[in-house]
Amino acid sequence: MCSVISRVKPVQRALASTLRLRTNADGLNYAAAQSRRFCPGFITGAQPLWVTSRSYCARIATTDGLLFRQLFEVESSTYTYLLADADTKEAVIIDPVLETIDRDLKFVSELGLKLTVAVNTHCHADHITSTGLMKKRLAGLKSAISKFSGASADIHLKEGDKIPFGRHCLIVRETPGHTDGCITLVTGDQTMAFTGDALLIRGCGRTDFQQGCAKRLYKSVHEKIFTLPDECLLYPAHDYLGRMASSVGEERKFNPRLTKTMEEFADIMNNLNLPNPKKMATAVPANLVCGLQD
Ligand SMILES: N[C@@H](CCC(=O)N[C@@H](CSS)C(=O)NCC(=O)O)C(=O)O
Repeated sequence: MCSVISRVKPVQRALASTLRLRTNADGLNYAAAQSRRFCPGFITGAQPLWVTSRSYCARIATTDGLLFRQLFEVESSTYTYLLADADTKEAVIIDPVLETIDRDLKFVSELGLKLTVAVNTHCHADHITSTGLMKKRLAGLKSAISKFSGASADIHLKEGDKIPFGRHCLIVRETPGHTDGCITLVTGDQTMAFTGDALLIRGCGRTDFQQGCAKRLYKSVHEKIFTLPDECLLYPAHDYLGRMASSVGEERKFNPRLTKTMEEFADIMNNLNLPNPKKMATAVPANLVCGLQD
């Protein structure tokens, strides 16, 4: 389905024949999954969340051959995303957080995944990435970040690059404005996009530090995200109100900042007056070298 970028090594495909999953329900009983959709996303307690009508979560469960997990880190309200080819088990993790490295690696191990790439959507200011430490704990794992981030990594990404995992891939769209090196990762079929801090649900990343520029962000969102199909589901790096996903059509219509003119948007962004993230002084230097190393 997607071509392979030369900088990522081909992954062992021998697992494919022995480790096949029922793709429609990620291992759940198929009939049950059809009648009562299981939401594999953010779970606040021990009980899984069941949804009765077709929703964002239901859409996830019906994506052909794609295993998807939306994970949450409570202190920084960060979403980490795990995507894998249900047949080959090749997997990619987006924006993993240091505090939740054990949880994330347990998922990888329990689901029998072969994690090949850990990608950060940008150099985060509010938490330390677990990418560096994850590389030490998983042989063959490669880190990836935008070439414009200023951060070290095995793979430096640019517009149009593809991160393959089995029959699936993520395609890089550069969406600077919150930082210089912000990227949005879009699935090959354009049904899902991981927007980092460029576009949040009914909001967007702040533009008052780390090379932030409101007009640049406005242009990025309008040209690189709002040009995706209306049905494309959007998954941000954060949400502070418990929301999990949105869609392009929804944000084009209801985002209170991005529906304004560029001048109005810049005025809003330049007057947010938010306090700096609590961990900023330690997070940024650490993330420039792929997070903590030991
Ligand atoms: N309170 C948090 C930081 C909250 C914050 O500033 N979030 C950023 C994304 S992480 S750099 C942001 O862009 N927010 C935009 C908004 O409108 O809220 C902490 O102390 O860590």
